[in-house]
Amino acid sequence: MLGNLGENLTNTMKKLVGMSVIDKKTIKEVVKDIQRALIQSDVNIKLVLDLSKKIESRALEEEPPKGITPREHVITIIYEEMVNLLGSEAATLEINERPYKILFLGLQGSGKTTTIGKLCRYLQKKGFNPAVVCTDTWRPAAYEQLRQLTEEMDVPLYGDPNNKDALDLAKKGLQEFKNRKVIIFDTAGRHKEEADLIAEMDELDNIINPNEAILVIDGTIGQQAGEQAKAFSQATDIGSIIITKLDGSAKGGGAMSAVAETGAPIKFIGTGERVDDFEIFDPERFISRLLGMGDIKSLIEKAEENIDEDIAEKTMNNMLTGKFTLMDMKNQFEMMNSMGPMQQVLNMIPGMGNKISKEASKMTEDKIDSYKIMMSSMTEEEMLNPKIIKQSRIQRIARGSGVDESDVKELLKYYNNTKKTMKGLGKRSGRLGGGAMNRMMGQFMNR
Ligand SMILES: Nc1nc2c(ncn2[C@@H]2O[C@H](COP(=O)(O)OP(=O)(O)OP(=O)(O)O)[C@@H](O)[C@H]2O)c(=O)[nH]1
Repeated sequence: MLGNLGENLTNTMKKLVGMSVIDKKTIKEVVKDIQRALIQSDVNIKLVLDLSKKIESRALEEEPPKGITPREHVITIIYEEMVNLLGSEAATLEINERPYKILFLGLQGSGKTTTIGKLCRYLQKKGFNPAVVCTDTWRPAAYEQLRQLTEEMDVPLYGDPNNKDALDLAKKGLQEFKNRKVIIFDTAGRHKEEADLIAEMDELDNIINPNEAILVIDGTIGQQAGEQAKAFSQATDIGSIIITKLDGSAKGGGAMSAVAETGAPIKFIGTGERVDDFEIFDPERFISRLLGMGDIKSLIEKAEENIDEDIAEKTMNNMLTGKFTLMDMKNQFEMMNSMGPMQQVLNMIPGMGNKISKEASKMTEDKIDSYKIMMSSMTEEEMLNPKIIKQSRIQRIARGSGVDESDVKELLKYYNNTKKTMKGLGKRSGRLGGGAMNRMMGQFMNR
């Protein structure tokens, strides 16, 4: 897809993931790589410079939200800005009238006929049975090409290779298929004069009164696609675009960004010669794929998940100053749920030593769940002041949560060990100085 643009961008992202530090120098390096890849793909230089400036300034100035690491943050920024380059929102084809009339336009060789076949297949899968009308009287083989294509797919076709009057064909086709849900009109891509072609399109437009006009643009023409899209979108406000031949063409990135810049909605893309090589165009999904980051959306969701910052910070402070309660531990477990296994999180903290690691290694997700159940059988007073939990309370908690007393004792032991280690860590970190402490906390919280 898009020649080696995808490969270059994916490699850049891999490089970013592998970098040991994320600082000004590394961010600049990544931005340079992205620039190079986009320029090679014929993306307009001004767009590339704007994009790099935005990525760079956001990456250097914005604080990563809680819950994501600085590295993930840079990845998210690159993703968001790249999506913006392509127009962010996915534009969809909405069949909201019957018959829904679609006028297909495009220069000769743009892939118009092939794309009509692809759209028919797409609509069939959606349960709309489209019909096609051939008004291309200019290219003798056009009707025959459509006939073969539609026959294979069981799509009704109206056309007459002996009739040279496009307007008459459109009228008759309209009559023939007036009860259909969707009618697609294929038009000529060439004429003696460009002016003649435009005049014919105008007249066809009057007769058909389409619900939507779709311009098919060959993606291999790169940035030039912008001019076509601009002229088209100025002529009609019901226009949308399909960009074809994005498989293998290095210039496709240029075509897509140039079209997006005009504001004309790109609804589908063609990615090969076969009838199924056709996709709804969704900038978010497209960019995720281009960057080789399948789960970028979940990464962003993770950043948006509202890990309550106040609770997180209070818990951390309590941990480090020895005020750590069972309530804090419960909060910590809740937070860790969204951060991955406990040991992994604890291993991130420098100087944790073997003691806690040994404890932590015994902590499985199941164990955390059972601890949470036991803690839910405790009173608030017990949670905030665990010292008061003596034998009779242990019995009650065990009964209430359906576990053995030894399990409750194990939980308390775990709590006491964690508290002790955390307190020691807090003292040591005092000597490390504020900066190191903050970094460590950042690492811990943002893991
Ligand atoms: N690789 C690739 N080839 C495509 C794609 N779409 C169309 N083509 C090829 O492009 C060529 C032109 O496609 P047509 O559908 O005949 O083009 P057209 O715009 O209808 O041409 P006219 O009928 O002459 O106006 C054919 O060889 C198609 O197979 C695509 O997405 N990828």
